Amino acid sequence: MTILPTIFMQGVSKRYGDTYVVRDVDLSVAPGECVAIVGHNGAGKSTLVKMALGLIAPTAGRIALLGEDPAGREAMAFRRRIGFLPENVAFSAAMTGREVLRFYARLKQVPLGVTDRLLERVGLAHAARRRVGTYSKGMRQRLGLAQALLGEPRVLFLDEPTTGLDIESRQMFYDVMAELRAAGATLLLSSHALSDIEQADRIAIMKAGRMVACGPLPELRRLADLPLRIRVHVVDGNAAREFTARPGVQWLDDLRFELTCADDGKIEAIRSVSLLQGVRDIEVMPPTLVDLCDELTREAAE
Ligand SMILES: Nc1ncnc2c1ncn2[C@@H]1O[C@H](COP(=O)(O)OP(=O)(O)OP(=O)(O)O)[C@@H](O)[C@H]1O
Repeated sequence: MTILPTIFMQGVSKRYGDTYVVRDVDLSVAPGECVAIVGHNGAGKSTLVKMALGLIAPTAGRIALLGEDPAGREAMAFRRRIGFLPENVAFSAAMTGREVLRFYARLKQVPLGVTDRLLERVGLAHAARRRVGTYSKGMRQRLGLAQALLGEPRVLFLDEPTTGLDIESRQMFYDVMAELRAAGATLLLSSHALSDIEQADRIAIMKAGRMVACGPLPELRRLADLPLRIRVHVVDGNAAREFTARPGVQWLDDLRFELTCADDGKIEAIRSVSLLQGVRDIEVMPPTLVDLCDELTREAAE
């Protein structure tokens, strides 16, 4: 049996005037899958998400969401199966959290009875009767998530979901995301945060409107084949002078130096520095997400 993708995009482009902001993107996301879209500011991430939601129409290409044209469907039953958490979620400051959620539940034609359970799920039950104007950034974001969860959506779009959140709030987001996926919901998130991206099955890297790579993080790391850095802390800089005179080794300050090596040379490099006198600590630092994006976009441009 073929499983229909929840999100299907083929040759999707968006042009404003003469400028393409999304160009020829193909993307297919299966039920229960989570894909993170990453890329620099202005890469076209939000535009892609808005087209998938049917909020703006593509200039070219084909989009199907839950098997239907998202722009062509006005039916509430279709909209109820979609959840969206925008980047800068804004609610009326004068309303309580409970009132806000009930307001959105009415708009989405979802039974009001579910709202208290959702407030509990996002850890806001204690503040349900407080005005949103008194909420912290994290609390407003939690309320945004509760709003996106109304109607038990089959597909969720999360734009920068955890920006500005503390560790506990982030973890709550990740727990909810894991539950949704276990229940077969599809997640598409746009993010700059590594911890968000690590939740995803695949990462789609965008650059100037094009999707330059898409795959699981370990696969992208292999593809980019970037060196990793080994940072060595010593108690006495002089003891390591001879070793650090070799090419590719760089002192950061009097008591720390760094060397780079290929992933398969890691063990050997660690072994050689651990034999030096006065080594206090060794840190192995894989390429950052920014390094990875830069390298893959550079390779795609060549
Ligand atoms: N209505 C519009 N008219 C003209 N240009 C637009 C319009 N909407 C977006 N753009 C341009 O399209 C490009 C992509 O914007 P988009 O918001 O999709 O980027 P993004 O990757 O989501 O960026 P960020 O990380 O900053 O949110 C930008 O250069 C933006 O200025």
